[in-house]
Amino acid sequence: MSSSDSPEISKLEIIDGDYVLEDVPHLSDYIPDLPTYPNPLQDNPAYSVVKQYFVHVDDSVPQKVVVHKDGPRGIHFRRAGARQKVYFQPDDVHACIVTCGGLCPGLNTVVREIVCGLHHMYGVKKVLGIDGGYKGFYAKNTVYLNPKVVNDIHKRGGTILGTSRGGHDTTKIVDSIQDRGINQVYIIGGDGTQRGAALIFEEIRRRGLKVSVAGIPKTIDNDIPVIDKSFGFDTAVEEAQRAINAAHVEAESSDNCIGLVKVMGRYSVQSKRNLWAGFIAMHATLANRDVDCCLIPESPFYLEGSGGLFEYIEKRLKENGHIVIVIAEGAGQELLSESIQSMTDASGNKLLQDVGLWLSQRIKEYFSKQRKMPINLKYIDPTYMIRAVPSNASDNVYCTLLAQSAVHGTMAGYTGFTCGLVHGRHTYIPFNRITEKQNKVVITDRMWARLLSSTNQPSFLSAKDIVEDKTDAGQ
Ligand SMILES: Nc1ncnc2c1ncn2[C@@H]1O[C@H](COP(=O)(O)OP(=O)(O)O)[C@@H](O)[C@H]1O
Ligand SMILES: O=P(O)(O)OC[C@H]1O[C@](O)(COP(=O)(O)O)[C@@H](O)[C@@H]1O
Ligand SMILES: [Mg+2]
Repeated sequence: MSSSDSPEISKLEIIDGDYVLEDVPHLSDYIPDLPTYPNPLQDNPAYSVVKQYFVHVDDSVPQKVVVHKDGPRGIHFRRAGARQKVYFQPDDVHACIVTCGGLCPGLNTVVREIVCGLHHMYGVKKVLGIDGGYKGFYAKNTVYLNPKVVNDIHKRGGTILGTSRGGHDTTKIVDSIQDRGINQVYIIGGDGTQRGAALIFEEIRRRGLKVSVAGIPKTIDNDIPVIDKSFGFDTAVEEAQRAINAAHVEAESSDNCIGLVKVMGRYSVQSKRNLWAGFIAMHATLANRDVDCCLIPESPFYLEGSGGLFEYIEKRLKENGHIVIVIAEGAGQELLSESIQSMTDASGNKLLQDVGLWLSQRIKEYFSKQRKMPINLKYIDPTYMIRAVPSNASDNVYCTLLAQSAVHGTMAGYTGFTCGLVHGRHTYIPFNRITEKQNKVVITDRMWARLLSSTNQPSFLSAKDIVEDKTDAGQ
């Protein structure tokens, strides 16, 4: 067990001396003699024809699929899905859903599918929407949700429930859950939100309440570890193409033109070391092929001198007449002035300076003053446009399966878990696994090498950086 946040949340169980099941908590762990009921899905015409619809209680999914010969089989997570026995009767369920943190394509789809999953699969009628994030539990209104209310919300960006940063007060939130008689809590949000969810679960367990807490991980930055990728990420990468294409059209159409696009991707201030997430920039670049240079927080770069960015820009302008650069918002922050770096948002996330504007200015100054070379620079900042769109088809399917996993998990009495896709299989993962680390691009991995070979950009790395990053990746 490696979490410092909530060390008691996950249970490690050695199976046959062979692999380790990192299990999630269950209501029956702290409430004895809970009654169980047959899963109502067995009488549902849509599911009763499906052989083996119910997941065997012992099924698990390995965290690593590539293993060395004779190496350990490592950690497994509990497989998500409907169980034969449930711990709630439909009429007794009073569920609530909250969305927290920044926007991400697919939030509405997850909300819709939790409501419809509870209603259509389990016959649950009472589902409450919490308005405006965590603080909505104690400071805002609530709204009852049913399949009619949520019918077409997946076609809209944002979240119909509203969202916020800050405002997590565990006692007030759990008081509100208890006072309202809520017994299933669905919490959709990123790393900060899942930390908050872990605290809510701990307090619920301390009070001995029969309340299941399920997290659905949301992060447009794809910075949540363990899971294959987060919902909305595909949509964000796709939407970024429109900005990159526009930058390319502009760059191609004028002499010595630089198209610069900034996309989201920042680091977490919560982690002990500052880790970074340049996934959108990396995938958008790999998908596009018109990008000549991709700058991400994980790979430090420098501007002047041999092997620097300015030299590369000049080379591309001379060879090609134009260059397209994609930069993640968290990149190069160490090069910017320190003035704003100590400021944080309401959730404690570090506020970043606009690296796109800064880089634009530095490039213009360099070419006009030092090189006396006329250039054109078109800067496009599509960040909020990428975040505010509705999810695409594949994200909609992903959101649906995540929501259904969460519903099956809570009905089966699991609690204190996050749903996540691990090697294409849906799983239940203990909160601390999701919050203890941040996912980042590992620049000594094959994916970054693929990017470098597709853009032909300099790596900006010294031998020392490579050794340091290898150490990082192994931890
Ligand atoms: N360490 C923490 N403990 C408890 N709540 C937290 C923690 N970090 C963030 N939160 C709460 O989670 C919510 C969302 O966090 P934020 O960092 O803004 O977004 P995200 O969940 O997308 O990372 C906020 O209401 C914030 O107060
Ligand atoms: O301006 P806001 O709303 O604070 O959002 C900006 C941040 O939100 C994000 O899109 C997502 O962050 P979270 O996943 O922590 O909510 C970051 O990429 C970005 O830095
Ligand atoms: Mg976050």
